[in-house]
Amino acid sequence: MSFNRAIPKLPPQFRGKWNQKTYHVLRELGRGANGAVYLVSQDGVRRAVKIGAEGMDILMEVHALKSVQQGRDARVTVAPLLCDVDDLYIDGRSCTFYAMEYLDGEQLDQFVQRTGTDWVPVLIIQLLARLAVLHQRGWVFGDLKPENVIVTRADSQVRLIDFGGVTKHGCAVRQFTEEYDRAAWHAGDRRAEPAYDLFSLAVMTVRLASSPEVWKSSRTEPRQTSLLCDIIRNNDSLYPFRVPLIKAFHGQYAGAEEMKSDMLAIVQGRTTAVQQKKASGSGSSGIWIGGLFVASMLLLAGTLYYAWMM
Ligand SMILES: Nc1ncnc2c1ncn2[C@@H]1O[C@H](COP(=O)(O)OP(=O)(O)OP(=O)(O)O)[C@@H](O)[C@H]1O
Repeated sequence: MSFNRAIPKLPPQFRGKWNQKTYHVLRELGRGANGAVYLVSQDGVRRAVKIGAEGMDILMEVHALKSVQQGRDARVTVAPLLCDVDDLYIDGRSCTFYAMEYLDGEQLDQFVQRTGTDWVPVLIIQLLARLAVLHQRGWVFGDLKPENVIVTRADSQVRLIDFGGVTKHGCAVRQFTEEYDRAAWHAGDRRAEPAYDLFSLAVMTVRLASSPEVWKSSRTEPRQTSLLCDIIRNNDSLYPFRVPLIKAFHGQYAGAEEMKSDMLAIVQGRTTAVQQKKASGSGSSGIWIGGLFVASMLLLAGTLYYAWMM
């Protein structure tokens, strides 16, 4: 991580020093502590370019992005596809950047706000499939939060963005956000291991399915997972998933696959129950059934495919 060097500003047009690809900057997409991401056009194709204060941090992200795009489960698109890695000169200084696939979509929390909380379990199961690939490659995501997940507009599939916090198993997590950090919740340390990500994922699930008022009430100090358990107990959409969520809070999952199977079994069980109710003509909560039906269709179309193929 870098604290002193400023993040370079991309010129309106530039060409990579080694690969000679020309980029036209369209606009800045976002800027954080370690880097800035721009929407660019390269040969008429939209891409996202990331540039950081430290070339080494950028190369570490590239390394992790490359590793999740290789291997037998490369069909699970964990992250934006990497398109180019190069250097450019800005004010006489050589800066490293990478270009990736531009993901046209919405941040995870915005998607849930717009479409409703019925989608949360489906999206979480999709995320677990992505985390399983990352973990298999020896990485932990670290800074898992809704802002680092995009739901694509075309097919409503989740992708992880911002690999700045990605850390090798066993090291100290490089980047985290207190709200989702296991240590801040006094539920463990910051050692990079799959259970660290699963903890963040469980907190994120509670956050996504709760109203802003209820979520605020969990912010009392000291942070304790019993506060999250209280929210789950009082929330009809979270309650059916209490067992996997609480197991994740307590670090009882060895890996993302295991948690995914538990979540999937609950979604499938609920879908079957709803169908049986419908068939017997006793179904009453139309909105919930409609939402769950659409969500389960998506699950069948996307996630189950991956679940069976992996
Ligand atoms: N591949 C992409 N496609 C579309 N938008 C993207 C892509 N990558 C990043 N963004 C957008 O750019 C913003 C900044 O990205 P990112 O979080 O990677 O930057 P950052 O500078 O590393 O932030 P931080 O310092 O918080 O880690 C994101 O919030 C997202 O909206």
